[in-house]
Amino acid sequence: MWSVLTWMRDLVTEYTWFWWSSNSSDSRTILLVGLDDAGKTTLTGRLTQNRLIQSAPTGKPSKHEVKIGSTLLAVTDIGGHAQARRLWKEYMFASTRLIFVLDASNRQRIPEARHELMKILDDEDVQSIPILILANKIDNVATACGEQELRYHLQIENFLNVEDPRVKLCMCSISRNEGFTDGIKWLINQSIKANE
Ligand SMILES: Nc1nc2c(ncn2[C@@H]2O[C@H](COP(=O)(O)OP(=O)(O)OP(=O)(O)O)[C@@H](O)[C@H]2O)c(=O)[nH]1
Ligand SMILES: [Mg+2]
Repeated sequence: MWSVLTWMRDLVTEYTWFWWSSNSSDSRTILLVGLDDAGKTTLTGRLTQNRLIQSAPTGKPSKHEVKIGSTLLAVTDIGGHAQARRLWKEYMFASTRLIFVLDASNRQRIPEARHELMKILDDEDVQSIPILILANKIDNVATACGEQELRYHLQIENFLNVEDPRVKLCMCSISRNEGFTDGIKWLINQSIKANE
């Protein structure tokens, strides 16, 4: 009985969110992607509760309503481990904006992060979606890449150095609540070619 009720509740929540995100002209549907351990759920905690949360690696994607100023956002936090990455594309279709979070202090994993980022940037199905890249954990000063170094490693100059870019890079520390606010404002203010 309990599992049936849980199933019904999940179904109603899912349907309501999907209806709301696809019908409201004011909706901004943001999907958080990036490798595991990058800081996506930490960002979700900042946006939803304005505090630092600690959580286990994300299993099931979770959706949250966030209000920034007068703008209502639907933010989806999704897992970054290899299996969960298979879901990204499916969720991208229901999103009008993306935040790609990466750990700028984990140099060994930057090629892996670049590989996933490039798959998204080169994906023809999401060509009109603005993407905010949050290079997180710059508070790990001993190992964190600087902005120029990161731009070089990610090889994203072609996306940044254009008139009216759809990609923006911000160096930040989500745990210290620094460096990402301007990027989020930029993302919210991007007009979308489709859906809006
Ligand atoms: N030093 C530092 N650590 C951070 C920062 N942001 C997040 N972390 C830590 O990084 C770890 C992973 O953060 P999560 O937010 O769970 O990472 P995630 O991207 O959601 O990971 P998955 O759910 O596995 O995909 C946690 O221990 C966080 O406290 C930051 O700005 N600086
Ligand atoms: Mg997570």
